[in-house]
Formats: sequence, C-alpha cells, structure tokens
Amino acid sequence: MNKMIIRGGHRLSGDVTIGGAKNSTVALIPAAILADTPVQFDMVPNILDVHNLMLILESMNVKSDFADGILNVDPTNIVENALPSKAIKSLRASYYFMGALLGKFGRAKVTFPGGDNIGPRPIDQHIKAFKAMGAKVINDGDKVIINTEKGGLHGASIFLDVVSVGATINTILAAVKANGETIIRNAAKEPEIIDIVTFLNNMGAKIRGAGTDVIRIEGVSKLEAKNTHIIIPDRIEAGTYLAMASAYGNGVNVHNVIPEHLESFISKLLEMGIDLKIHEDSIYVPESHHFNGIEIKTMPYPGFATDLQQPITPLLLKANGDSTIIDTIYPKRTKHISELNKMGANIRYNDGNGSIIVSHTDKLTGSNISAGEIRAGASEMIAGLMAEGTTVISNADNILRGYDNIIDKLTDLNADVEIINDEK
Ligand SMILES: CC(=O)N[C@H]1[C@@H](OP(=O)(O)OP(=O)(O)OC[C@H]2O[C@@H](n3ccc(=O)[nH]c3=O)[C@H](O)[C@@H]2O)O[C@H](CO)[C@@H](O)[C@@H]1O
Ligand SMILES: C=C(OP(=O)(O)O)C(=O)O
Repeated sequence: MNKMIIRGGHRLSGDVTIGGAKNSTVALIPAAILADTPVQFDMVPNILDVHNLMLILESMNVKSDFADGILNVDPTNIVENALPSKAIKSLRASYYFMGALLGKFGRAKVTFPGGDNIGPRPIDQHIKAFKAMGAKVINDGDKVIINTEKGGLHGASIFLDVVSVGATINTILAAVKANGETIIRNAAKEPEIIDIVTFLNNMGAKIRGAGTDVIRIEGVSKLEAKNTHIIIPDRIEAGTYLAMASAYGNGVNVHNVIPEHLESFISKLLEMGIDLKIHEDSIYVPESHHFNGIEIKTMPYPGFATDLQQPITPLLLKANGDSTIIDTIYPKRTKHISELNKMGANIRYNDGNGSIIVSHTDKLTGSNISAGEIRAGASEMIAGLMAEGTTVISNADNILRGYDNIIDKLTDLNADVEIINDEK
C-alpha cells in the first residue's frame, strides 16, 4: 500500500490543469466493449481506476494501451471470460460491465463491485432495470449472474425509485443494442451521463434526453467509432483544487474547467466571500484570509455534489463560526472527521439529524492518518498541506484511484509531497 507524505506549510501558487472526469472514464471504458471497431479516448486521467479497468479488459482479450492521456481500446477480438475479482473489487464502476456485457452478449457474470466505503451502496435499481428489459438475475455468493432468453433484451419503460448515476448509465449500456425502445424516467442528470451518451451516439446509438430526467434509447445493431472521444473535465477534481487554493493559496489558476458544471459549488465559495475570477474554461482563485461560515446540503446534480463535501471541509475550518454539512446522498460519508480531528480540527457529527458541524480551527498539526476513501483522502491531503509539520496518509491508493497525476500537480503548485510504497 502507498503512503502520501506531506510536509505542510507551503502556500500554493501557480497553475493546475484538470484532467478528464473519473466518473466518465470509468463508464466509457466498459462502454467501449460495445463497439464493433477499435475506439480512442483523449484526456484520460492517470488514475488507478483506469489501470484496473485495463486489467479487466485484458481478461476478455480486449487490448488497450494508455500513454499521455490517450487510451486505445480494441474490443474486436473480445471473448467471454471470468473477470478478475481483485480488479473488479478495486473500484465501484466495475458494475458497468454488467450493462455492457449484457448489451454485447445478452449475459454477464460479474463479482459485486468495490469502490469507496461510504455507507450502503445497493444496486437494486440496476437489477430492476435489467429485469424490466427481460433479464433473469441470480445472486450467487458475491457474484451477480444475468441471463436473457433467446432474442436478448427488449426495450422497457423504467422509473428509477432513486436518482442513481450508476443505474442510469448501466441501463443505457444494456439498452443501446436491445430490441426496441427503452425509456428511463427519474434518470440522473450528471454531466458524465451526457458524456457517455455523446460517445455512444457518435458511434451510431440513438439516445435522446441525456441531461434531463427522461432518457429514450432506441436499440441499434451496430456501434462504430469514427473519431476520438475527448472526455469532459473532472468537476470533482476541479472543485478539490478550488477548495485547496481558497484555503491555502497565494493565487492559483485552475485550467480546463467547465464552470457551469460547478455552479452549486462555486456559489458556496462566493458565499464564503472568495473573490473568484471565473473565465470561460478557467477559474482564478485569489489569496483570501476571511471566510464566512456556510451551510451545505448535498443533492443529485445540479445540486452540491456529495463528492465535494469532504474536500471543502478544510476550507470551512478557516471560516468564522460554524458551518454545517448534511450529506443527503451518503449520510455516513464521514471517514475524514476522526482523521482531521487528530490534526487539531474541531468537527462533530450529529447522529440525530446526520449533520456535520465544522467549527473554526486556528491551527492544524501534521499527523499520521488514514485515507478511508477517495474524498476523505482528498480532504486529509488538503489539511496536510495547510498543517504545520509532516502528515503521513496511509491507504493513499484511495487518493490515487481518482486524482490524476496528483504528485506532479501539487509539486507544480509549490507543495512538498511524495508517495512512498510501504512494501519497499
Ligand atoms: C463511478 C461513479 O460515477 N461514482 C459516483 C456515483 O456513484 P453511484 O453511481 O454508485 O451512486 P448513485 O448515484 O447510484 O447513488 C445515489 C444514491 O442512490 C442510492 N442507490 C443507488 C443505486 C441503487 O440501485 N439503489 C440505491 O438505493 C445510493 O445508495 C445513493 O444513496 O454517483 C455518486 C453520487 O453522486 C458519487 O458519489 C460517485 O462518485
Ligand atoms: C464515491 C466515489 O467514487 P466511486 O463511486 O468510484 O467509489 C467518488 O469518486 O467520490
């Protein structure tokens, strides 16, 4: 396991460029197996999830190569094979192989996915959609076995009981080559869903309504890539750098951002009194020292993203008075609290109403802490940069799963940070 070592106390300045969105990429790679031609992606983030997805592709004889942000995937010689459980368990988005394999072969056998440990993460809505399209689903130990009758999947009308990014994308992947029309109601509206649909439509899919809560998919028989798909910028990575630069920057320019994807987040930074300069595809964060406390409630897109409530927390420590966070998506997403408190923070979790109360903290001190999941890790990393002394974050793979070239980017911003491998 990797550890991240941060020698804090160096204020951040300069430029950082955001990579392609993790949550698009981890769906686009499974989606690529639906293609009848090789496909190419650009702006692919250099994160552990991508390397693990490449291992899963390899097990199906799908060749891929990745360098300088370009990922080539050739699914033309795909074979049905057992998928490697360790890689499947290393990330959440491996559940997209259920929809993609169903779309490709009319059957799938996939181990339950892993991903961030942020409280219960059921996949009942994914299964409900597959069943509505005619699939038979059996749980066998930690495997989900999905089959269809001869004739494969058929279109269906599906109302999702909860707004789910994963269930929306998985249903699209299963439906894109199914017979007839599938309608998803109460669909999630995240920009990453539009990105996946853009990729599929450019290959000949017929999907309308992505970005609204009703998505219509007319099944097609062929998908052929004719151009490189450029992945949208990662709005969560961007939000993480905006929070970091606001809390501990001397002037930082964040490039390759779509500000419209971050409206709910940006509005909170403005409410705190940070004088952001927002341009077409970059945001300048000036040095700031006085911040107002705020209240945050996480919601499905376009609301405040659950994935940003932990990264903004170190900034809230610098605000006057108390700030409160209610995470309505993952109310138990609190693994950062004990770790930041070890560093001297004053954060409390109210079990009664599920709110997190973040009180003003004058000083953080470097400590030995653990990244329980990706965004807890991001929060701890920012606190480590702000702290006096050295912070050692164990389980740093949880940070590396989702933050593109993180050491190079932080070093370019004047941070003193490195990754070391325990096992050496
Ligand atoms: C790879 C990926 O894109 N991960 C993102 C995705 O995760 P993921 O797709 O797993 O999250 P969902 O949008 O599905 O989850 C939203 C809510 O619905 C519930 N739910 C979901 C599915 C289901 O079948 N039944 C059910 O009850 C979940 O417990 C959660 O409370 O969206 C989350 C919510 O924005 C983000 O935190 C993750 O970064
Ligand atoms: C929860 C997250 O990721 P995943 O769904 O991949 O575990 C995240 O990116 O914050």
